[in-house]
Amino acid sequence: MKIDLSAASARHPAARAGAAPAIRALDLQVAAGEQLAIIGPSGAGKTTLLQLLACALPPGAGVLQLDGQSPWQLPRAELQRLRGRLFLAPQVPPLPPRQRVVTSVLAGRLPAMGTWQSLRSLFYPVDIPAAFEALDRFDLADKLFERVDRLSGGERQRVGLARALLSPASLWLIDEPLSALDPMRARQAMDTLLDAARERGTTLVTTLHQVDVALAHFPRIVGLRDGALAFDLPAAEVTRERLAALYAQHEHELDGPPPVIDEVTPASPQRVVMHCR
Ligand SMILES: Nc1ncnc2c1ncn2[C@@H]1O[C@H](COP(=O)(O)OP(=O)(O)OP(=O)(O)O)[C@@H](O)[C@H]1O
Repeated sequence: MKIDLSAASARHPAARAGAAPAIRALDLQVAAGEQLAIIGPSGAGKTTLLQLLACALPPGAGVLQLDGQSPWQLPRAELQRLRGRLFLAPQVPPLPPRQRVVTSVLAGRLPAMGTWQSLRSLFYPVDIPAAFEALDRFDLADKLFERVDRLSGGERQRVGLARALLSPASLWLIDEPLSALDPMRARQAMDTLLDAARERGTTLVTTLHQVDVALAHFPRIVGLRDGALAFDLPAAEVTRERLAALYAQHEHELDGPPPVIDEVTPASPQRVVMHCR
């Protein structure tokens, strides 16, 4: 899917009256099948930008076009159809705790199903081999019939990503997919997402705190600061100086947050590390 954002501004729905928009006069053009990472300090507007692209939030000003259509001018039914072609993976996937992993993963297909088929699939998983294959790509095939609330945070995050592989979407919007993964799993998960998007010709827009992962995996990097575009460059042209300017006064975020330990219930008390951002 092609994205065309011109002079777009957006405000978080819960922002107080008079607060500055989270996205300000942003221009962004993305070709169908392109892969790009959005980086920037905390509060830069990365999540808000994804919500804008996912048609979860209308632009307060400016224009958003997806495949040449202005979503917010479409009749309701057509807007819903368009939303079915978008897959937004939030940082913490909304997985019902008592659900089986297989059902959670197959929920990625819901936009392509009718009402009756969707309801049925909640009780009788319809394509178990497809769920197995998607989970296997994230090294989670052994969790196929596990309950979601028995997974670790990192496993849940990977189940949320496996959903994308089942979705009929032509635009994947993935918010901070690596926050609960250790560095090895993070690299694996990123490779899997990028390969799967490439195989399908799906456009992939990902926000990332791990600048090193973004630079190593993505051909194009968008730097966002205070809701505005700081740069939009090929990864090879993102210099130390540009990163230093992007993260000025937020230097501690440049190394990315330390990984959360990817364990289920620990057998003994673990050291708790708190990060303030
Ligand atoms: N729940 C909220 N209520 C009110 N305003 C919010 C809320 N969430 C975000 N905002 C506003 O939107 C701005 C951008 O937030 P956003 O979550 O898009 O940034 P971000 O770059 O994704 O941050 P992070 O890296 O910390 O997730 C914030 O600085 C804040 O002003």
